[in-house]
Amino acid sequence: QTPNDGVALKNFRLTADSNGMLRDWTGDNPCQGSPWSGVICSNGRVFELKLEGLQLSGSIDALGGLDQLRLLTVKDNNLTGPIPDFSNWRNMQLLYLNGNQFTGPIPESVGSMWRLARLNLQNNFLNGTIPNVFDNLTRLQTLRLEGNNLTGAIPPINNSMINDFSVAGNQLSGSIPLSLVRFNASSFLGNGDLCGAPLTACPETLAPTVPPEIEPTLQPVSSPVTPRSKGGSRLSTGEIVAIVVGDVAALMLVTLGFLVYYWRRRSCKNQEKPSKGGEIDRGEFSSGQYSTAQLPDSEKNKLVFLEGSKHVFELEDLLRASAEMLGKGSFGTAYKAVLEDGSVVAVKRLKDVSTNGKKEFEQQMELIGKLKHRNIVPLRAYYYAKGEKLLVYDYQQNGSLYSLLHGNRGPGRTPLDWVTRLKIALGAARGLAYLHQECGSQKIPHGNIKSSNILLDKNYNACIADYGLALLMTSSAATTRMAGYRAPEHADTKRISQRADVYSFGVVLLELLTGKAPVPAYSNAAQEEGIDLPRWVHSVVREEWTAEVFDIELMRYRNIEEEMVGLLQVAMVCVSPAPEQRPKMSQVVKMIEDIRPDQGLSMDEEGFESMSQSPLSLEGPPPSEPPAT
Ligand SMILES: Nc1ncnc2c1ncn2[C@@H]1O[C@H](COP(=O)(O)OP(=O)(O)OP(=O)(O)O)[C@@H](O)[C@H]1O
Repeated sequence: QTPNDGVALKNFRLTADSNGMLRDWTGDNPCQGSPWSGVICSNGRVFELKLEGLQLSGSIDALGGLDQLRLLTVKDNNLTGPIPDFSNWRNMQLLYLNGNQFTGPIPESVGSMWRLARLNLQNNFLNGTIPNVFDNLTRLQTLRLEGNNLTGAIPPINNSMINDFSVAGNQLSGSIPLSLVRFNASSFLGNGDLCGAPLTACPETLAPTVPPEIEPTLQPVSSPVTPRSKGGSRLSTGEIVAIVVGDVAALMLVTLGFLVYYWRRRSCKNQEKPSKGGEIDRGEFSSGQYSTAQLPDSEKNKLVFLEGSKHVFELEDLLRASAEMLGKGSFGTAYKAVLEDGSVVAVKRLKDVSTNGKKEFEQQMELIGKLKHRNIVPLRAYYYAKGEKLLVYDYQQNGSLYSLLHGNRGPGRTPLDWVTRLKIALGAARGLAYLHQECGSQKIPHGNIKSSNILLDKNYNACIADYGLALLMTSSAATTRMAGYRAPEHADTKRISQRADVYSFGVVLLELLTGKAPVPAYSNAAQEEGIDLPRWVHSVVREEWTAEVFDIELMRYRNIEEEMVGLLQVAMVCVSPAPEQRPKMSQVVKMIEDIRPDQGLSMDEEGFESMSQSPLSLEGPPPSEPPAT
C-alpha cells in the first residue's frame, strides 16, 4: 500500500505551523490540484520539501514517513525535539536541518542514508558524540555540525569525497583524526579541548583522546560560530532587512523633519527680507534640498522642454510642488514631485557634471531628448544654471525592478510572477537595444545598467532610466557606481562600452532569475560590493544543481522550468568574461523572444497578460539544492 504523504504533511502542519505559513496546504493530496507551497512531487510522491525560515516550531517526527524524499530543508525555523530516526529516508540526498533548536544525539541511523551528498545540522542544540558511521556515506560531500553541544572525540572520517566540513563551536575534545587535517583550522575552532593539526599540537597526555568522564568539565573557548542564546531564535534575513530598512526609514524621517524645520526657518527669514533677483528659494520641495542656486535674472525660469514634450509647467511650478526624495544615486538625488495640477514627475538633481559649460550640456540634453521608445524613460525637460542642474522625467509609478525584487522579502510580500519577470526582461532588453542602435556608429553605451535603473510603468512595462548620463559625469562618480554589475574588463580600462552594458544586463537577468541582489539590499550601493552573482551562479550550475539557482518564489509555477533555463542561458552568455563573446543587445532581444516563440512574447500588453503560467513541477532527480548557509 502506498504510504500517504498527504497525511504525513498535514500531521506535520498541525504540529509545527502555528503561524499559518502553510495555509495553502489544502485538499488531501499534495501532488494533485493546486500546489502546496514548498512541496515538489514526482510520480505522485513528495520528492522535495523546502520549508525554510517559516517560523515552524515543534517536532518533525511526522516527516519521517516521507520515504521518497530526496531533499528536505527546514533550515532557520524554531523546530525542537530530537532528530527522528533516519532509516526511512533512504533516498535522501540533501538534508538541511540547520538553524533550529533540535536536541539530543545525532542518530546512528544517519549511516543508512547512503545517497546523502549534503548534511547540515549546524546551529542546533545537539549533544552526545558524533556517530562513527560517516564512512558508510560514500557520496557525502558536505558535513556541517558546527554550533552544537557535541562532545567526545571526532571519529575517524576517511571519506575523501567530503570537501565541506566543520565541527567548530562544539565541546569536542581529543586529537583531530589524521584524515581531517586537510581542513582549515576554522573547521575545528571553538571546541573545548581539540588539538593536533591544523590546531596546536596535543600535549602528550591528552593524545589521542580525552576519556569521556572528564568531558563535562571542558568549557568551549570562543567560537567562530555566531553565538545563540538557548531557546532563542536567530533573526531571519527578512527580519534583518526589515530592521535595516526600518532604521534607514527612521533616519530619513528624522533628516526630513530636520530639513523641513530648517527650511521653515529659512522661509520665514526670506519673507522678512525680499529675495534677491533670481535666487531659487522656494521651500515647497519639502525635502528642502533644492533651493539656493544663485541665478542671474536672464536664466530665471528657464526650464527647457524637449522635442515632443508639451510645455505644461514652469520652473516656478516645479519649485512649488510637493516633493518626496526617491533616493540618492551616483548622479545625484531623485525626487518625486507632485505639481499643483496633480501631475507627477520625477526630478533628478545632478551633481558632479563634467561638461564644458552650458552649451555642451544643452547639446547632450537635446540628443537625449530625441530618443523615444516605449522601453526608455522619456526625458521631458531640463534646467541648467551654474550651481544647479535638474532633469525632469516621466514618473514611473511602479518604481524600480530593484525594489520590486528585493524591496520586501518579508511577510506580506507580493511575489513577482514569472510572466512579469519575462516581460520585464524583454522590455528592458528592447530599450537597451534601441539605445545601442540609435546611437549607431558612435556606439554610445548606457554605462550604468542595473535593476534600480529599470523602472516599471503602471502596466509593468520596463523602461530604461539614466541613459546618456554616464558621459556627463566626472570619473569619480563613474568609478563608484556599478558595484555588482561591473564587467570584469572595466577594472582595467575604466571605460564604459556597449559590451560592458551587455554584461550588466546579464547580471540583471540573473537577478530576475535568482531573486538575489548583486548589491546588498538598501545599502549604499555605490560604495559596497555585493555578491558576485555570475560567479555564484557558475558555481551552483557547475555542481549540477541547476534548479537551485532559481528564486524560490518561482517554484510555485508549473511548466516554466524550460523557460527559466532558457533565460539562464541568455544571462550566462551575456556575462561571458571575454567581451567579444557577449552577444549584441539586438541578439539578446531575439533570444528572449524565442523563449516563448509561439505564445507571443513579442505581443503587446494584452498578449502578456494572457500568457499561461501555472505552478511549476520539477520532475525526476536530481533535486535542487537550497542556497548555501
Ligand atoms: N522616473 C522615475 N520614476 C520613478 N522612480 C524613479 C525615477 N527615476 C529614479 N527613480 C528612483 O529613484 C531612486 C534614485 O534614483 P537614482 O537614479 O538617483 O539612483 P540609482 O538608480 O539608485 O543610482 P544611479 O544614480 O547610479 O543610477 C531609485 O530607486 C530609482 O528607481
